[in-house]
Amino acid sequence: MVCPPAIHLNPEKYHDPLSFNPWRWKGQGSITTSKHFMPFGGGMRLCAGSEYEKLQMSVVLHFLLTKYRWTKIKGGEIKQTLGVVFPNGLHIKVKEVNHEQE
Ligand code: HEM
Repeated sequence: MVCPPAIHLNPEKYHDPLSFNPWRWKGQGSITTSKHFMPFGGGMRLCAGSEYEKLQMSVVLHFLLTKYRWTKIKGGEIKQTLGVVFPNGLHIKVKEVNHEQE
Protein backbone atom coordinates (compact mmCIF):
# COMPACT_ATOMS: atom_id res chain seq x y z
CA MET A 1 0.00 0.00 0.00
CA VAL A 2 1.30 3.47 -0.86
CA CYS A 3 0.33 6.97 0.23
CA PRO A 4 0.33 9.13 -2.95
CA PRO A 5 0.55 12.51 -1.10
CA ALA A 6 3.68 11.31 0.72
CA ILE A 7 5.23 10.43 -2.65
CA HIS A 8 4.10 13.60 -4.43
CA LEU A 9 5.40 15.84 -1.62
CA ASN A 10 8.73 14.05 -1.19
CA PRO A 11 11.45 16.77 -1.30
CA GLU A 12 14.03 14.13 -2.19
CA LYS A 13 12.18 13.51 -5.45
CA TYR A 14 10.57 16.89 -6.10
CA HIS A 15 12.42 20.15 -5.52
CA ASP A 16 10.32 22.50 -3.36
CA PRO A 17 7.30 20.19 -3.62
CA LEU A 18 4.76 22.66 -2.17
CA SER A 19 5.39 25.32 -4.81
CA PHE A 20 3.05 25.42 -7.80
CA ASN A 21 5.35 24.39 -10.61
CA PRO A 22 3.73 22.42 -13.45
CA TRP A 23 7.00 22.78 -15.41
CA ARG A 24 8.67 20.25 -13.13
CA TRP A 25 7.26 17.60 -15.45
CA LYS A 26 8.32 19.33 -18.66
CA GLY A 27 10.09 17.02 -21.08
CA GLN A 28 9.10 13.87 -19.23
CA GLY A 29 6.50 12.75 -21.79
CA SER A 30 2.99 11.72 -20.86
CA ILE A 31 3.63 9.88 -17.63
CA THR A 32 0.27 8.82 -16.23
CA THR A 33 1.51 6.48 -13.58
CA SER A 34 4.98 5.93 -12.22
CA LYS A 35 6.34 5.10 -8.79
CA HIS A 36 6.85 8.84 -8.23
CA PHE A 37 3.55 10.10 -9.69
CA MET A 38 0.23 8.36 -9.13
CA PRO A 39 -2.66 10.82 -8.85
CA PHE A 40 -5.08 8.15 -10.04
CA GLY A 41 -3.55 5.22 -8.19
CA GLY A 42 -2.12 2.42 -10.24
CA GLY A 43 -2.11 -1.23 -11.12
CA MET A 44 -5.28 -3.22 -10.64
CA ARG A 45 -6.88 -0.39 -8.64
CA LEU A 46 -6.17 2.33 -11.22
CA CYS A 47 -8.96 4.91 -11.21
CA ALA A 48 -11.66 3.86 -13.67
CA GLY A 49 -12.45 7.52 -14.38
CA SER A 50 -8.89 8.74 -14.97
CA GLU A 51 -9.13 9.38 -18.73
CA TYR A 52 -12.57 10.94 -18.41
CA GLU A 53 -11.35 13.10 -15.51
CA LYS A 54 -8.25 14.32 -17.39
CA LEU A 55 -10.46 15.38 -20.32
CA GLN A 56 -12.94 17.07 -17.98
CA MET A 57 -10.18 18.95 -16.10
CA SER A 58 -8.64 20.10 -19.40
CA VAL A 59 -11.96 21.50 -20.63
CA VAL A 60 -12.84 23.18 -17.31
CA LEU A 61 -9.35 24.70 -16.92
CA HIS A 62 -9.37 25.90 -20.52
CA PHE A 63 -12.59 27.86 -19.98
CA LEU A 64 -11.67 29.11 -16.51
CA LEU A 65 -8.37 30.48 -17.82
CA THR A 66 -9.49 31.86 -21.17
CA LYS A 67 -12.89 33.29 -20.22
CA TYR A 68 -12.15 34.65 -16.74
CA ARG A 69 -9.50 36.65 -14.90
CA TRP A 70 -8.66 35.65 -11.34
CA THR A 71 -7.42 37.99 -8.62
CA LYS A 72 -6.25 36.68 -5.27
CA ILE A 73 -7.87 38.52 -2.35
CA LYS A 74 -6.46 36.67 0.66
CA GLY A 75 -5.40 33.28 1.97
CA GLY A 76 -3.66 30.68 -0.11
CA GLU A 77 -1.12 29.54 2.48
CA ILE A 78 -0.57 25.86 1.95
CA LYS A 79 -0.31 23.37 4.79
CA GLN A 80 0.92 19.88 4.24
CA THR A 81 -1.11 17.22 6.00
CA LEU A 82 -2.08 13.86 4.52
CA GLY A 83 -3.08 15.98 1.56
CA VAL A 84 -2.60 19.64 0.71
CA VAL A 85 -4.98 22.05 2.43
CA PHE A 86 -5.54 25.80 2.67
CA PRO A 87 -6.18 26.36 6.44
CA ASN A 88 -7.39 29.92 5.83
CA GLY A 89 -9.02 29.21 2.51
CA LEU A 90 -8.15 30.85 -0.76
CA HIS A 91 -10.32 33.84 -1.55
CA ILE A 92 -10.35 34.89 -5.17
CA LYS A 93 -12.30 37.32 -7.30
CA VAL A 94 -13.36 35.93 -10.65
CA LYS A 95 -14.24 38.34 -13.43
CA GLU A 96 -15.51 37.43 -16.87
CA VAL A 97 -13.20 38.58 -19.64
CA ASN A 98 -14.65 40.94 -22.18
CA HIS A 99 -12.52 40.13 -25.23
CA GLU A 100 -14.00 43.09 -27.16
CA GLN A 101 -12.36 45.54 -24.71
CA GLU A 102 -8.91 43.83 -24.74
C1 HEM B 1 -9.65 14.27 -10.15
C2 HEM B 1 -10.50 13.25 -10.03
C3 HEM B 1 -10.16 11.88 -9.57
C4 HEM B 1 -9.06 11.45 -8.87
C5 HEM B 1 -7.86 12.26 -8.38
C6 HEM B 1 -9.24 10.02 -8.66
C7 HEM B 1 -8.33 9.20 -7.99
C8 HEM B 1 -8.52 7.87 -7.77
C9 HEM B 1 -7.56 7.01 -7.09
C10 HEM B 1 -6.23 7.46 -6.48
C11 HEM B 1 -8.06 5.75 -7.09
C12 HEM B 1 -7.40 4.47 -6.53
C13 HEM B 1 -7.89 4.20 -5.13
C14 HEM B 1 -7.20 2.94 -4.56
O1 HEM B 1 -6.04 2.66 -4.91
O2 HEM B 1 -7.84 2.23 -3.80
C15 HEM B 1 -9.35 5.80 -7.78
C16 HEM B 1 -10.17 4.70 -7.97
C17 HEM B 1 -11.36 4.73 -8.66
N1 HEM B 1 -11.91 5.81 -9.31
FE1 HEM B 1 -11.15 7.70 -9.32
N2 HEM B 1 -10.43 9.61 -9.23
C18 HEM B 1 -11.02 10.70 -9.82
C19 HEM B 1 -12.20 10.73 -10.52
C20 HEM B 1 -12.99 9.63 -10.81
C21 HEM B 1 -14.20 9.65 -11.62
C22 HEM B 1 -14.78 10.91 -12.30
C23 HEM B 1 -14.67 8.38 -11.65
C24 HEM B 1 -15.90 7.82 -12.34
C25 HEM B 1 -16.54 8.42 -13.33
C26 HEM B 1 -13.79 7.56 -10.86
C27 HEM B 1 -13.95 6.22 -10.64
C28 HEM B 1 -13.10 5.43 -9.89
C29 HEM B 1 -13.33 4.02 -9.61
C30 HEM B 1 -14.54 3.17 -10.08
C31 HEM B 1 -12.24 3.59 -8.85
C32 HEM B 1 -12.00 2.17 -8.30
C33 HEM B 1 -11.18 1.38 -9.28
C34 HEM B 1 -10.94 -0.06 -8.77
O3 HEM B 1 -10.67 -0.22 -7.58
O4 HEM B 1 -11.02 -0.96 -9.58
N3 HEM B 1 -12.78 8.34 -10.36
N4 HEM B 1 -9.59 7.08 -8.19
